[in-house]
Amino acid sequence: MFREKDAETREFLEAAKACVEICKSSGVPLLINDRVDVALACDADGVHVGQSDMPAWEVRRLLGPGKIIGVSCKTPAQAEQAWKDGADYIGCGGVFPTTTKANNPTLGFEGLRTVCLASKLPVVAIGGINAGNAGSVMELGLPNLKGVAVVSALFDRERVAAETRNLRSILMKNAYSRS
Ligand SMILES: Cc1ncc(COP(=O)(O)OP(=O)(O)O)c(N)n1
Ligand SMILES: Cc1ncsc1CCOP(=O)(O)O
Repeated sequence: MFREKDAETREFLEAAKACVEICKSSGVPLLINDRVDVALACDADGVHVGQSDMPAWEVRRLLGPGKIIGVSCKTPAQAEQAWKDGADYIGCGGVFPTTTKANNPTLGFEGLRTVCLASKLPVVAIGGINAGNAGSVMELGLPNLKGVAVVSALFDRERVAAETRNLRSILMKNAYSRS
C-alpha cells in the first residue's frame, strides 16, 4: 500500500511510479491509498478507499474487473455496501488506539468481531497493531479475518526491514498454528 496524505499530485505520482517498479520486480502487488487517478496513471494493482473517498462501485467502474479494491469499514452496513459495490476486501479498524490517523474511533476486538462476522469479504485489521499484539488479533480466529495492516509498527522504527521480518514471522507462526 502506498499511502501519502500530504504530497502534491505530481510528487505523489512520481513516488508511486517508483514503488510500482520496486513491487513489480519483487512480485508484490501494490495498492494506492485514496487516489484512483494515480493508480491508473502508474498502473498499480489496485486502490484502497475510505468512507469519504470515491465510492467503491465508481472505483470499480474506473479500474475495471482486474484490479484490487479495498474499502475501510467500521460497521456491518459498510461491509455489506463494500461487497455490493464490488470491493475485494475490507480494512477494519482502528482495532487499537493509533496516532497515525486522527478522528478515528477505536473499535476494539468487539467491533472487529462484529464486522468480521457480518462481512462477505476478507477482512484486514488495522489500527495500533504491532509485533506485540498482532498475534492476539489473529488468535481471535474470527471468520474472514485474513491479516493485519500496519503503519507505525514499521515506519516509526529505525530498522524497518528487521521489524518487517519480525512481524512477518509472528504472523506466519500464527498462520501455521491455525492450519
Ligand atoms: C487495510 C486498510 N484499512 C484502512 C486503510 C485506511 O484507509 P482510509 O480509511 O481511507 O484512511 P486513510 O489512510 O486514507 O487516512 C488502509 N489504507 N488500509
Ligand atoms: C489508516 C488507518 N485506518 C484505520 S487506523 C489507521 C492507521 C493505522 O496506523 P498504525 O498502524 O500506525 O496504527
